[in-house]
Amino acid sequence: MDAPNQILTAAQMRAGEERLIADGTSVTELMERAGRGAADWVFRVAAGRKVTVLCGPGNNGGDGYVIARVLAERGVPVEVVAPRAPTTDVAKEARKRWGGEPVVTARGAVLVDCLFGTGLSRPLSGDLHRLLIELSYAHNHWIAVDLPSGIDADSGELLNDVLPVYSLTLALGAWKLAHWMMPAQAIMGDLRLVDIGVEPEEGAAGLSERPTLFVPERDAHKYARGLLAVIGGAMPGAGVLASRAAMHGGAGYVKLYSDHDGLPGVPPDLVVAGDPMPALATDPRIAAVLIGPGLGRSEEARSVLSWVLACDLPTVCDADALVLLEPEMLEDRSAPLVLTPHAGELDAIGNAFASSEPDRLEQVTELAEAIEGVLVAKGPDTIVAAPGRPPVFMPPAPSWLSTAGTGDVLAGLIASQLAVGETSAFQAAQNGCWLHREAALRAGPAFSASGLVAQLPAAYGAFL
Ligand SMILES: NC(=O)C1=CN([C@@H]2O[C@H](COP(=O)(O)OP(=O)(O)OC[C@H]3O[C@@H](n4cnc5c(N)ncnc54)[C@H](OP(=O)(O)O)[C@@H]3O)[C@@H](O)[C@H]2O)[C@@H](O)CC1
Ligand SMILES: Nc1ncnc2c1ncn2[C@@H]1O[C@H](COP(=O)(O)OP(=O)(O)O)[C@@H](O)[C@H]1O
Ligand SMILES: [K+]
Repeated sequence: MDAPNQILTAAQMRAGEERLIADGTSVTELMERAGRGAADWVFRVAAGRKVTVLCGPGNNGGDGYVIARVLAERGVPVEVVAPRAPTTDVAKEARKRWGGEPVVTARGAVLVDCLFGTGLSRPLSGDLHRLLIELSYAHNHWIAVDLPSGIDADSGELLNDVLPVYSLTLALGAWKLAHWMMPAQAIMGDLRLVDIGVEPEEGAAGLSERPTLFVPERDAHKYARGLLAVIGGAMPGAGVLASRAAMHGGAGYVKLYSDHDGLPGVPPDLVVAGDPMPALATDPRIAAVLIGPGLGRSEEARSVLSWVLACDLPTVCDADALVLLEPEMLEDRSAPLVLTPHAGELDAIGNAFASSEPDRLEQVTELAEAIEGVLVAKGPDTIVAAPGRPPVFMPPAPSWLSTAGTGDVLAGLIASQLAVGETSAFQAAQNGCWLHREAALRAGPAFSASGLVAQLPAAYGAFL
């Protein structure tokens, strides 16, 4: 993972900084780089208006004194509120170089939160919490330096119930997990990275990179682009929706297998067939299978799932398939597998595969190893994990996606990308998520799953 895309734990961040220090960069120099980089952003937001910097006792506070000094040098009116004196040598030095006298409280246009960063170890005490909230009411723009104070850098948990919502968060040196994890992600505002020279860290999680998608070859035909088999079930609408999405997700041919009469909403260009068993067992053109949307949870559904997985084709399992999944069903497989659980389905997989890891990122990583496949843990902070490699976070997508059927659309898109066969299953899963997000951005507010599908051709065009 290249440095601007890596996402570090607080411990990995410290290790990265220590390596820079061992290579000859002083802590003072690192703080100067961090503070100057942050001050550049604050300067632009302030546009000459009054800035208040809230400084804590550690090095995050130290960054704050650098910011205050740099802004003052540039003629910006700035005050510092420092409820705790600096405790580290570098922060003391930064305060000395700033040279001003802190005030007890302040009003202004921009509040710069340098109370705590990666070193926060417990909830904000009553007085600090009150001060932070009070200052947030006394300003109109809120910038968090490195992290909003009051959140856990590694889990994204809010350590205090009520925290300000920021307009901008400036990550220093590298992204921390909390920048991309809920619930912290929701209070970050815009996110910008300040480079201080931190190198790539072995094994670090990362941000998914915007992909370039496949364009059919000049001599392509429908089978060469990938034939996707979608297995219908008890609730036929979900399979139709997933198939409609898949038709715009890259595959050349999507076939829905369903024995329902009068399927709802089938477009004329979607091919529907009956029993999938003969085709899956014998048709070499089938490049991938999607099972789960609308499958149902009956004994019959369980045996269809077991049989489909035993065919050992590249397969996406979603929805009911995730609830029915048992470790034995995966035993003899070697073909790529992608599971797309939401939080409840992730719990079900965790139970089935005896994973009790409480940390979501750890659990997702552990389960990807256990299933020997790709896991797309969906939600406002979607994680994609695969065995033997660091997980990636998808960029936040519109919360309008929280509507019924959008999961079927995502499953169809990932399966379609898997059928195209141009990339790994890990990349196909990310491509599907990118398409899904892009379509949601284009669909505007209050869209339905069908509205999302309608945006897919244009969304695909954004990745060519
Ligand atoms: N290292 C580097 O090279 C660089 C680091 N940089 C910057 O440093 C930041 C990390 O600095 P940091 O480790 O000093 O942690 P920070 O978040 O400032 O606070 C820790 C202090 O707070 C205390 N404390 C904790 N919780 C508390 C609470 N609830 N209420 C009250 N006190 C509490 C804790 O002491 P404790 O009481 O736990 O013993 C400790 O004194 C990082 O986010 C980035 O901004 C950049 O300048 C680039 C170079
Ligand atoms: N608040 C949210 N912000 C961003 N994306 C969301 C949010 N809520 C849901 N999503 C996305 O919408 C989709 C919902 O999937 P799922 O829960 O399986 O829905 P369904 O079963 O109704 O099809 C997932 O891709 C998920 O990541
Ligand atoms: K902060």
